[in-house]
Amino acid sequence: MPSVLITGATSGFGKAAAMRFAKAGWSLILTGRREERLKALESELSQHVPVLTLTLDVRDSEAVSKALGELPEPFLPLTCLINNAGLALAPEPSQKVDLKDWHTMIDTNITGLVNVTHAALPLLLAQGEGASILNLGSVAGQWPYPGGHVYGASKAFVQQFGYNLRCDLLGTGVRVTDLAPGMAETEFTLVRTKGNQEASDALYRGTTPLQAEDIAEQLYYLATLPAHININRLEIMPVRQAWSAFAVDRDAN
Ligand SMILES: NC(=O)C1=CN([C@@H]2O[C@H](COP(=O)(O)OP(=O)(O)OC[C@H]3O[C@@H](n4cnc5c(N)ncnc54)[C@H](OP(=O)(O)O)[C@@H]3O)[C@@H](O)[C@H]2O)C=CC1
Ligand SMILES: O=CCS(=O)(=O)O
Repeated sequence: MPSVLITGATSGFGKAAAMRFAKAGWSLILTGRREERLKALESELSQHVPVLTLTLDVRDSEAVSKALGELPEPFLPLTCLINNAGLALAPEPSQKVDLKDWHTMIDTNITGLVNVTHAALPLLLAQGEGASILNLGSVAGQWPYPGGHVYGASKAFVQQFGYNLRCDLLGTGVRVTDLAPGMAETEFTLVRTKGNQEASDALYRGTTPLQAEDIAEQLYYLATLPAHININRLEIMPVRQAWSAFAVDRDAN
């Protein structure tokens, strides 16, 4: 039975991915900081597939390597790692940002992803052919926008780290993909605005954002491609989202 480790399974893409992979009969290793949400998922999905929940902060490298170093036999070898845990903070311009918010994004989106990848690599290498690392990047890693600052830069790291990993993993059979969504309706904006439900609702109102299930479907597709195919980067936007014109600073007249 194939197994998938999903970071950030308590919400959004991670939770939807847990549902999608469970539907296909995969064993699940689900992580996140909110234990009660993990337990709720476990009690629902363990009726169908083996589920292991790990209450983990991806920023804690020791806890990550201990937990992944002690995975029980039925979940090994690991077929797929979904590096999904992440967040954006501080939608305001750089010059107004609290430095702590930048550090939190770096510690989670970069250091956390690296912690989990390092600990999971031996488990994926034990699987070899057909194994995958699916990293949640973002359109923000490729395209700049006001207020994107460290969030976008952290997702550019995710892309380049994935490409470099591919070079090192050549010959092992382990695949690496940067899955880069655009606007998707999850708890992402609620987190970014530190709990401003109105701002979150306003962002998604009157348009048709991606849904978590859309991304879960792509994750499942990537994880089940024939073993000789590696999609390096998959960027997905809602049809109702596109780029904007360059901004120009003009003299007042
Ligand atoms: N929604 C969007 O528009 C887009 C999102 N993304 C990316 O997709 C990923 C998932 O986001 P999305 O589902 O939208 O957002 P959600 O806020 O709905 O989910 C984020 C998940 O990350 C987990 N998480 C956050 N910080 C940590 C941490 N320190 N340790 C462990 N888990 C953590 C949360 O779990 P818990 O709080 O329980 O720890 C939660 O399960 C992120 O990497 C995000 O950057 C990319 C492009 C678009
Ligand atoms: O990664 C999230 C999508 S966006 O807010 O940067 O467009």
